[in-house]
Amino acid sequence: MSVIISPSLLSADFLNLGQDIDMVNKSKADWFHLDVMDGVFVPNISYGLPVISQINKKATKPLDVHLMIVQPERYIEQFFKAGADILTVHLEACTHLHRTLQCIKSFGMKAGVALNPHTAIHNLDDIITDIDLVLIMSVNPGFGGQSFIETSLNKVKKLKKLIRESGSETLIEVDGGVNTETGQALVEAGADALVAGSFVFNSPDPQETIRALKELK
Ligand SMILES: O=C(CO)[C@@H](O)[C@H](O)COP(=O)(O)O
Ligand SMILES: [Co+2]
Repeated sequence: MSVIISPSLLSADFLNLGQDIDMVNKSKADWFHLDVMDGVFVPNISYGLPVISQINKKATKPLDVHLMIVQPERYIEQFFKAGADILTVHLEACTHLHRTLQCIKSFGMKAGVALNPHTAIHNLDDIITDIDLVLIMSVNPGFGGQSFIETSLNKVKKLKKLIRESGSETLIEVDGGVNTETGQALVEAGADALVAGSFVFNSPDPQETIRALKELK
């Protein structure tokens, strides 16, 4: 199976968001990655439910929603109604992660768990079979355009081993500092999906950049 590409609209042109959504629709990208930040879990505020509802009217591909908010269980139903297909919460933001994942799945969404760079893979040992997708953060969450943290490659390898041994079909997605070089190393380490923001939207030909990422093997 080819690598899944999920362009992050955090680096899109918000004055021309419709055009950037059309570009992703026409491109070889698989999902739309939507970063929701609350200014508490991370030191930045992005966009929220009304913007995602509007994106959902135009996007022709699944919405991969990355919640960087405290107590995300408060908003699961609202993100479902806004159009989320995959809803990812941070392990560090959840007191009752198992209950939160069951709630996400009860709405028919795929349930994702994101790990900050300092959070070890072994925290997932007892819950991996309940997770549809693990999002490895390869930068500290909060901003686009940061440099890739190299130790993330080893985390992907450890996670791949855990998934294999558990017999689950959990996908591994990696987010932060992804370009064709880091993307190549991530695919070799076992990543199934790559998020890319600034590398796509700051490039002279975003559709071509998405195509180049999609061809990584
Ligand atoms: O979740 C986040 C940032 O917290 C990301 O999804 C960024 O939007 C990725 O941006 P690049 O590192 O690819 O520029
Ligand atoms: Co993200």
